[in-house]
Amino acid sequence: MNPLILDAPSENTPTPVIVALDFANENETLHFVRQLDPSLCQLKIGKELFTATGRHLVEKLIHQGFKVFLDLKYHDIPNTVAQACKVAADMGVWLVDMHVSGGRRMMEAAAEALAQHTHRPKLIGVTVLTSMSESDLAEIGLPENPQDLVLKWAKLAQNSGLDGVVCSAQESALLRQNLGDDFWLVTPGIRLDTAHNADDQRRIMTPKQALAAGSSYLVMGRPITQADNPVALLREINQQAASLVQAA
Ligand SMILES: O=C(O)c1cc(=O)[nH]c(=O)n1[C@@H]1O[C@H](COP(=O)(O)O)[C@@H](O)[C@H]1O
Repeated sequence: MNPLILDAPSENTPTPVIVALDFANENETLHFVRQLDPSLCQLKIGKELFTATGRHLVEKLIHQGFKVFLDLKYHDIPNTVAQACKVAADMGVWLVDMHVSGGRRMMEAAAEALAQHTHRPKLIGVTVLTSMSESDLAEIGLPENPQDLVLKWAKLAQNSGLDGVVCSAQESALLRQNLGDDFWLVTPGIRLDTAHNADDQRRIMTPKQALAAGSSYLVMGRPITQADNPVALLREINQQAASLVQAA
């Protein structure tokens, strides 16, 4: 069964897409979001938009009924990350992320801080950024194949109490096999045509390939925000996801 269904019991219309709202200000964001509704996708607020607008816009979009992934990729000492996660939980976000390379004690502190929280967001660990290739890893002193490192870090994240990881869809099948059906695999680096327009991404896959490989959610920014018809594209991907679930 597609893990998306297991992961999303409260969604009437399962949709695997998390749209990355990589915009510079609130007006531009709201202009784009006006055409969407929560049955089509989830939303992600990352560093650019959060730096511009702060918690105000996060709360506004949650109030509109959207599930919001607060993507600030925390990476700090355990106490600092745990306290930041609590503030994020108070805002009502659905997903929060942190770098696995912050280590076991950091992830455990975050999981522990939220254990009793009335609104506990899912906690996910960022493994190897989808913009990084094997040579990028070697340059920062990690001479490993991305797949091996992602698997090692994903196991560490699972053992440290996190609910899932951010990885490339190229690693989804391997992680699904090793970490089970309940572990969330949130995969950016999605491109409609993997032969062109990778932009700054390096480990990429199409939506259909990613879903077939076992991704729980697809994080998509530019391919959706710069599409001629974002809503039609979201409907098409949701349809592909539904067909895969039916076929399973
Ligand atoms: O945590 C993330 O969301 C993330 C992790 C990662 O490894 N790669 C990655 O691209 N992202 C985010 O996913 C989005 C991808 O955007 P596009 O490349 O425009 O689809 C951006 O908002 C990135 O910040």
